[in-house]
Amino acid sequence: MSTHRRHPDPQPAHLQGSVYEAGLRGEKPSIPYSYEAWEELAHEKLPKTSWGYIHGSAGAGTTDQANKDAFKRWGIIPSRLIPTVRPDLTTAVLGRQLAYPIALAPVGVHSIFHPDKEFAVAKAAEEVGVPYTMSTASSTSIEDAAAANSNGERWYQLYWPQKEHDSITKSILKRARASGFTALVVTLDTYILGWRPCDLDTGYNPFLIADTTGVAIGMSDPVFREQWAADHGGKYPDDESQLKESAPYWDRVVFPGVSHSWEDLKFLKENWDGPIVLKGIQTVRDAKKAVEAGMDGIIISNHGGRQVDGCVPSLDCLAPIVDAVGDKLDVMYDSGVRTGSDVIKALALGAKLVFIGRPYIYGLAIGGQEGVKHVLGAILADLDLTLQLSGISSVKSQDLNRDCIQRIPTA
Ligand SMILES: Cc1cc2nc3c(=O)[nH]c(=O)nc-3n(C[C@H](O)[C@H](O)[C@H](O)COP(=O)(O)O)c2cc1C
Repeated sequence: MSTHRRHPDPQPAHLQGSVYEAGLRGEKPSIPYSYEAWEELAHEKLPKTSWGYIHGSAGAGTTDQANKDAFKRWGIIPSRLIPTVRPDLTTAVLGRQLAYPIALAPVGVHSIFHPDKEFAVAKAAEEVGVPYTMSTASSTSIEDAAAANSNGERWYQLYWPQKEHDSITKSILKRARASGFTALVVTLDTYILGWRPCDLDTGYNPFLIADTTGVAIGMSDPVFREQWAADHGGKYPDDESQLKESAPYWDRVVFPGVSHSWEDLKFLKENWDGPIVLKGIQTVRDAKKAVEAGMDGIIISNHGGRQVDGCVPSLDCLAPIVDAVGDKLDVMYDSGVRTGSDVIKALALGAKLVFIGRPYIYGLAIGGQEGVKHVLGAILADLDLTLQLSGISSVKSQDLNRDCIQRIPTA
């Protein structure tokens, strides 16, 4: 099992003490500590289009709401007189030894949230010591984001072009591997964008913008550039203004409008020599198919409610899937995670790793790299303290499991 060099704090709850000490000196934190305040501040800072893009969801937003409500239906059961010195937050996932049981979910188009874009996020992830998952829809090339992430643990998220573009997919995978991305995360729920009234109302699709906002990986890909040039009279444009043609072209490559099939996973296995994770799994049936296809992990996710409105909350899908396949591959979780106690509940239901989505992007919008670090630090401190106060001595399943939570009856 390999370990990346980084300097994570084994006891992130220290943060609390340092904030109160600073308070005694009359220093108040420059960024607040609650999710609600991050959301509000990001709303104030961002233009209407960027705010709509991150905050918005599919349809009436019922899936997004259901994701968050699902966490409220579980309560942590604290145990007493357990002299836990400090909880052990380390975990092992996909053959990697990790300092914490959280990772950054892949989120595209960082440049619409902060000018430091993926650089800020990749650096913050490395400094805090959590895996950075880079989106195919990034505003930065694979190589540049990898350089910013330096010695960090990094995974690459694929929006998967259709077969006619296999040569482009191969090129992207080769670049990601060469740039030190260890795991491949394949998103299955977004071969076309969902119906998002918040973006429709502003007529805003960041992928169609004539710059590199959501298409930097395509624009920097040699095979894509060759193909584009072949289709458009022999030369890839040096002039950025022509990106108004190549950006939508790339958009159609990565959001082809139709899904791949289970058989197609063979192609990815042949072209990626590390662990492969399927993101967007919601059913036991699909989880079993992932095992049959030889996958190394799955992420139970409904894309934060951004794709299908009226969808089942992801948290409700987690335990049955863990029971069916948890001993055969690594089951991970995202959608609706906002606090340390949300992380605990998802881990208790059997997730091995929990992805943070919107909260860190709010941090990015508020304060760039420092904002992302702040949000991650807060979630980790909350996680650490809440575990300790609940008498749970580690995030490993022998200590943190379904005995630690109970269903709260709904009125
Ligand atoms: C603004 C935004 C952009 C996203 N972009 C991607 C992406 O490029 N690839 C991907 O697999 N998921 C993407 N997601 C989904 C996240 O990876 C994750 O599933 C989701 O944020 C979890 O929901 P939550 O943020 O409400 O917790 C995006 C989510 C948001 C909010």
